[in-house]
Amino acid sequence: MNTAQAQRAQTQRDHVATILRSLDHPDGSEDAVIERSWRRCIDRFGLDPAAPSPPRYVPDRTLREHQDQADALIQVARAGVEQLYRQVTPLDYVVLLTDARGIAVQFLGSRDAQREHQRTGLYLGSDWSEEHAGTCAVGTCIQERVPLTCHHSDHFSAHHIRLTCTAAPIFDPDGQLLAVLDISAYQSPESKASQTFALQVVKHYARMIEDAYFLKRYSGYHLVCLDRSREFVQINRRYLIAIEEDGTLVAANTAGRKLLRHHELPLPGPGEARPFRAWNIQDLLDAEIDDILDSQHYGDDRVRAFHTHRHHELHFATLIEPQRRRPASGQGRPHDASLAPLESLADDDPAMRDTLTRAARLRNEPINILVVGETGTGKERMARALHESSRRCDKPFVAINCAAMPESLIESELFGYEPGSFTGARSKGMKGLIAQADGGTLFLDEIGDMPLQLQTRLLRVLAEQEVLPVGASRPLKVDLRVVAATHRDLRGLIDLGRFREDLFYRLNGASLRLPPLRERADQDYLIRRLFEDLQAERGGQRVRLRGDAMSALLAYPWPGNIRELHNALRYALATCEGDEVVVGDLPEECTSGHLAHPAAQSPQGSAGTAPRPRRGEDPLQEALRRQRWNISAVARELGLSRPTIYRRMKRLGIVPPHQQDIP
Ligand SMILES: Nc1ncnc2c1ncn2[C@@H]1O[C@H](COP(=O)(O)OP(=O)(O)OP(=O)(O)O)[C@@H](O)[C@H]1O
Repeated sequence: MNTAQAQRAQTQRDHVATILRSLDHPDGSEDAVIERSWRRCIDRFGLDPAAPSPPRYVPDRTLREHQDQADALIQVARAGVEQLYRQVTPLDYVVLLTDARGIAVQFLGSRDAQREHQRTGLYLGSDWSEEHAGTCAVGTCIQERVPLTCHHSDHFSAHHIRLTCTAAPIFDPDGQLLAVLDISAYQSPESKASQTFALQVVKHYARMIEDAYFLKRYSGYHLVCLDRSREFVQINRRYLIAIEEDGTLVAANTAGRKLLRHHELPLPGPGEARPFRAWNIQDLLDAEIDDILDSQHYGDDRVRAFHTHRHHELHFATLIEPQRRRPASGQGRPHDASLAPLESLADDDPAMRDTLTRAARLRNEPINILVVGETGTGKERMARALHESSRRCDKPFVAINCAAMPESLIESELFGYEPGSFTGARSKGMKGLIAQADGGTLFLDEIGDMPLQLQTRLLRVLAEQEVLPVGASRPLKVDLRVVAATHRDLRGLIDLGRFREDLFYRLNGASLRLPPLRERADQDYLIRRLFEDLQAERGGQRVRLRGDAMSALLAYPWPGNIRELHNALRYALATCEGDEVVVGDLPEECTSGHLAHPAAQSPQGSAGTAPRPRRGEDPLQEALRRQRWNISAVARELGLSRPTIYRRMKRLGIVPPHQQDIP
């Protein structure tokens, strides 16, 4: 044993002695919460502070069940947990969100220290209940229902004494413990006072998560926000009380429940059936219900002052109105159904809202449109939606990728040719793509890659609205709306002499800009929609996108934009097991940022991560083809069992060629 090990062993022996001494002869020197917990560990849980305390992980399947139960909270907590992690990561803390039983259902920590996290139990799936882990921030917080720091030798187990952990409870609107938020570090100063700030930060985030959960759950009610300060009521929203239109109390957040109790409105305790609804807001505030419901229309600051009945305290109120469902088409304001293809492209994103309003205005104007945006942002999709929502919708939409077409073919493909106009030409001649789009929309993708010579000819088509097929002597009249798209800087290409300025002005009658996916505020809408579309496409068993997968998708910066998202979801659907997509089913790069989403790598067994498919291809199908339908080889390649491969093939409707019916 070297000196460091000997020192550690001595420290552990001292720790055990301290616990036993302070329980035998309490002298008030220990924190009461910690002392109570030590006592529980010995008397109730029969734990030994000197015994090794390896982390206890629940099996993957159990972890999923716990995550499922906490799904609604995990979804709401995501932004808060990630923000907290960003704040504390420079100080080498990890963040855990556990459920009310102490099982870590979400974990954020650096990947570099993954082994250490797993060894210590600061990891997804570990059980931090006091019963198993002894006195610790999470377990003791669950028992005591208060925020606390468990610092170094506060821990019961001698093996945890280098950790500092700070946890705060998150309650549901009925006052039941819902979850515990924890930050933990391996290195910290000796003094417990060093963690005072950590405690404030964790309490703050726990409250934010709790309130976000409350606001979401009661969004269908009038929400009265109260505060003792007029200036802060709008931002602080300290006391939140959900009421019916007639003032009946429906629920309150933790602070709100305290306020109601303080004003002697006895509320149901956790698990008690006594109705909250026996009271109304007028029992708390000395006001008419109409005055309260009118608060947000009152004065410049939309705040109204009220006295409480009981203690005559001055409180300032502001109101959040119930969220109403958007009127379905046909209800509410008259809705133009022809706009549906455009409207389906986005939900509530400010940049997309502007772009779509412009697109709706332009859809029937006789001008050409330039769609700009990074690759994969949906430029072709926008062009199609413009066409489908315009009066040209029952005429052809012809899409040409100017970058993908060999230069030698572009001319004949675009303009068509007369019979026998060149060697190899079809004897009947060919109608070019431009003429095929007559009456409809011609979509020119990657217009920046069009060769200069063809730009000149295209310019003539646009100027004259007529096309001259190769070898023809007379031009054909065409009626076209051109939508062009590019991810390049066309003005830069003009400066370099690679793009004709006059063509640029012809194409750019108006421009529509598509924001990159990483900047969109409606990412969750797009993820859900794409996921639904993919499921509809493949048919078969319905699959659910779980909260942890959604969190990872929302956290990823999407360099490849919507196309990459589409491929990631397709991949996940092809490789997931059972009826849900979890974080481990996503392509590895989507989960390899600063966030550890280790569902696939928890110590109990690895779900493995398969290599990424080629763009747009179904990965399982691709692997099967590559391995010449050798199921064992595919199973090895994807790190899955053979029965799993067979199950997925069945679900995806993949039939090996030798089993297919020959017509
Ligand atoms: N609003 C949307 N809703 C659903 N799927 C979309 C949306 N926008 C794009 N997609 C999907 O994302 C993928 C890429 O879209 P699209 O081809 O329109 O992008 P692009 O900007 O034209 O790409 P590129 O620059 O490579 O030509 C396609 O699979 C498309 O179906």
